[in-house]
Amino acid sequence: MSQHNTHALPSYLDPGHLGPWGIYLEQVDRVTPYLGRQAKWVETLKRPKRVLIVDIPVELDDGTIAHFEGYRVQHNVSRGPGKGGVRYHQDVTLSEVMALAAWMSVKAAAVNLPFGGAKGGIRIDPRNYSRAELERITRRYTSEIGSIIGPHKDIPAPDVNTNAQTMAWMMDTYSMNQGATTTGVVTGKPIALGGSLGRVEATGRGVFVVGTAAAEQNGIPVEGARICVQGFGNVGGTAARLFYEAGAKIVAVQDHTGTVHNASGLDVLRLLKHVEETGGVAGAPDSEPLNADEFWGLDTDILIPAALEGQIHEGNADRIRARIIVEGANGPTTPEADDILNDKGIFIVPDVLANAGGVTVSYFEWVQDFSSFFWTEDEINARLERMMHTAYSSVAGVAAQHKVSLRTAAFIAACSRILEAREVRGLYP
Ligand SMILES: NC(=O)C1=CN([C@@H]2O[C@H](COP(=O)(O)OP(=O)(O)OC[C@H]3O[C@@H](n4cnc5c(N)ncnc54)[C@H](OP(=O)(O)O)[C@@H]3O)[C@@H](O)[C@H]2O)C=CC1
Ligand SMILES: O=C(O)CCC(=O)C(=O)O
Repeated sequence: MSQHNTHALPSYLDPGHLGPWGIYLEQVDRVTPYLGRQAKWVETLKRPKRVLIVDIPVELDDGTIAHFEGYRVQHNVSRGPGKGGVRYHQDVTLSEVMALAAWMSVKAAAVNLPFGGAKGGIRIDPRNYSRAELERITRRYTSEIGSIIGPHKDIPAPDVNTNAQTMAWMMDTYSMNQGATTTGVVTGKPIALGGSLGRVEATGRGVFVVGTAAAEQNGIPVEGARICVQGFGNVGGTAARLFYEAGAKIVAVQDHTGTVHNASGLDVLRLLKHVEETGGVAGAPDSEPLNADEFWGLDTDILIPAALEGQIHEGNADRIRARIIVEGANGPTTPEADDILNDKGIFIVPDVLANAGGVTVSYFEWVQDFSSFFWTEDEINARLERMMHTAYSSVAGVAAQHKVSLRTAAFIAACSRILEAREVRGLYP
């Protein structure tokens, strides 16, 4: 390693500052020995390209002024513009947004989309604010990050607690500031604004497609398979419904309001309605409540974490009895837990592959916006399925070649693509 790389890291890049960014750095370290001569560029992956922290001052409905902290991080743009969602959550930190941006770089490259990785967030509990307040916060945030986003620079999308309406406000604000309607600046928009059919369900559908492929590879018929799902929002709710419709039994679901269980299988359509009406899974029809920790010890065929990072850790990994884990969430498994699960022989489909369906249909949306020519939902779902199958087979091929887990294989494939692009682009303007 060159002596220049031994300079002290900026504090926010220090692996000693644990948190999601530390987890990502450890994942990169684990894959570096497999990168061959491209390992010389690996430091590129350990530093985000651009980090923007913004203050968002907003007048609340009662006339007081509140300030929120917002972020937009572009981790890597070697293969194309930055791409990644915007999260509204009270626990959002810079470390988290940096890790989420980096996982976007890896994800886009693992599926071979022409994007780099980016992510954004606002440290806010959106449940405490009115729709009008959220609109003002979103518009101010968009203006503040407006100089670094754009259809050829960085394209936001929905993530936790953001949705098509959030994207509509972002698109409108960006367009007003540009003086031209610019639909391609965000994806996950409403259909009336150039959104793509199939985007809302795309991440959950991708989880279902690769989860089904993993089940087949492990000799588990989806029909009758027992499935536990943590997080019952966009990703977890859709994945649960698709597995349910394919004949699987969703035996337990957990969100913030509680954990519900039925060994014969929950009625997922009624559960979705219950969540819509009550705001959470607690008290779902035909279910018994479990305490939150019991969820992790349930005997199940497939476990789908679809909430937040770090949910599977040293403290609960040993109790997990699933045969397959399909990571709908970003970063749900810590590296320590990953080792425990691998030692137990549990087959893991990693986040950067399992939840890539969302960004894949975002790519379709971006392409449709540029050509102003829109595809049918069947075409979109068929293309999504094809791309997810291709990515799954190619990562499984790398795993077999190197005798490594799917996570390591996905990182090998993705980091090699990113660093090859970095190398051939050269360094100087
Ligand atoms: N939306 C997308 O297209 C994509 C999302 N992802 C990832 O998928 C995950 C879920 O995102 P998404 O479904 O969009 O988000 P949503 O906001 O739609 O849903 C999040 C779900 O997780 C639950 N949850 C949050 N924290 C906890 C917790 N500590 N314990 C149990 N449940 C919890 C929420 O429950 P409650 O409402 O009770 O808080 C809610 O059911 C995130 O990691 C996200 O980054 C990845 C790729 C694309
Ligand atoms: O659709 C996108 O562009 C990004 C979705 C996202 O944030 C993710 O995959 O984690």
